[in-house]
Amino acid sequence: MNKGLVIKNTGSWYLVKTEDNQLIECKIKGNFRLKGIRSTNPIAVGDYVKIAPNTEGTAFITEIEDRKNYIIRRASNLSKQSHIIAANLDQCLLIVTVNYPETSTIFIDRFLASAEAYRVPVSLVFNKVDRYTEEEQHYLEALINLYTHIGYPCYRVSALNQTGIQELKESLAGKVTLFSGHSGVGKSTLINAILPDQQLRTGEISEYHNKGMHTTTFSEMFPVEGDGYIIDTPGIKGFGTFDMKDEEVGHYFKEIFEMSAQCKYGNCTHRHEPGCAVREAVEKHYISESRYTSYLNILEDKEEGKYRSAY
Ligand SMILES: Nc1nc2c(ncn2[C@@H]2O[C@H](COP(=O)(O)OP(=O)(O)OP(=O)(O)O)[C@@H](O)[C@H]2O)c(=O)[nH]1
Ligand SMILES: [Zn+2]
Repeated sequence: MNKGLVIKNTGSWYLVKTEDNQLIECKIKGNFRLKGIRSTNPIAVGDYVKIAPNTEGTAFITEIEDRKNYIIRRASNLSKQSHIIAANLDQCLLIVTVNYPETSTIFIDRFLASAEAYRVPVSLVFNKVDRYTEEEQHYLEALINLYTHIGYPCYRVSALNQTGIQELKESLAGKVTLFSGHSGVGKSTLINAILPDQQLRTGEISEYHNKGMHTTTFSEMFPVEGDGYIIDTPGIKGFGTFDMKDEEVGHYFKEIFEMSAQCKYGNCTHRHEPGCAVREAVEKHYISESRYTSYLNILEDKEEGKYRSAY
């Protein structure tokens, strides 16, 4: 019996890196269905497993360790089946561009809120700093100022010119990090700048698109310097689904949550209630207007039933 980490999931087999650094192709033996979740894959990248090697140099996965967290994507809006994209994440890097393409603050805030709900720390990586106009740079600095104050570490990088990469690399050591962000923000370019030369990616992964319930999602972890791993999965808008009461949404906006202690009503949703400390803080510019707008946006979508199906 051997222990290891699942670093690749092709749909039909798994690649497991054992404690003594061997890479072994594995299949599943036994039933690993998670209680309450019908997933298309019982085991995901990032899972710690026990394996029983056989004589052909392959092995069976016989046990899976409890996960500290995992991210899932529903196979389709009609299907109840989910796909587990990755397990045991230590952190997430959200790659953001203020332009080319523009990442909206609503998108950033929704992502941050869902990561809070799943207790996955997020850092924001502002890419393409080489090509911003003066006006765009001012906006960039305002965003960095805002999110740093709320408590999210921010990095300025240019994947193209390879500036700011070293600092980013250091933040990956010893951790499993998920890379996420809109299409075109430069995830592939950035990952290629981070990975050691000999393992440049083939493009096999970025060509994948999730077309619906019959498409299998392939995930892979790439080892980085200092015993860390990075995971690139296309099209993640956030973690899981928001299945929560209106008054809970504010818990996932750090500064709104902090201020809400001073609201008159304990179940204040910070919209029309009298004595709302959050609305007052927005008016006085202690809480950013854009963050409050994102907060309202989630509440509105929740009411229309849109938010759940966003994932
Ligand atoms: N000016 C500039 N261009 C960049 C930078 N990083 C990436 N790009 C360009 O942006 C475009 C998109 O980059 P990708 O790395 O393919 O973006 P991606 O996020 O992986 O996109 P998907 O694969 O669609 O998810 C390419 O033309 C890159 O050359 C940067 O730091 N500065
Ligand atoms: Zn309130």
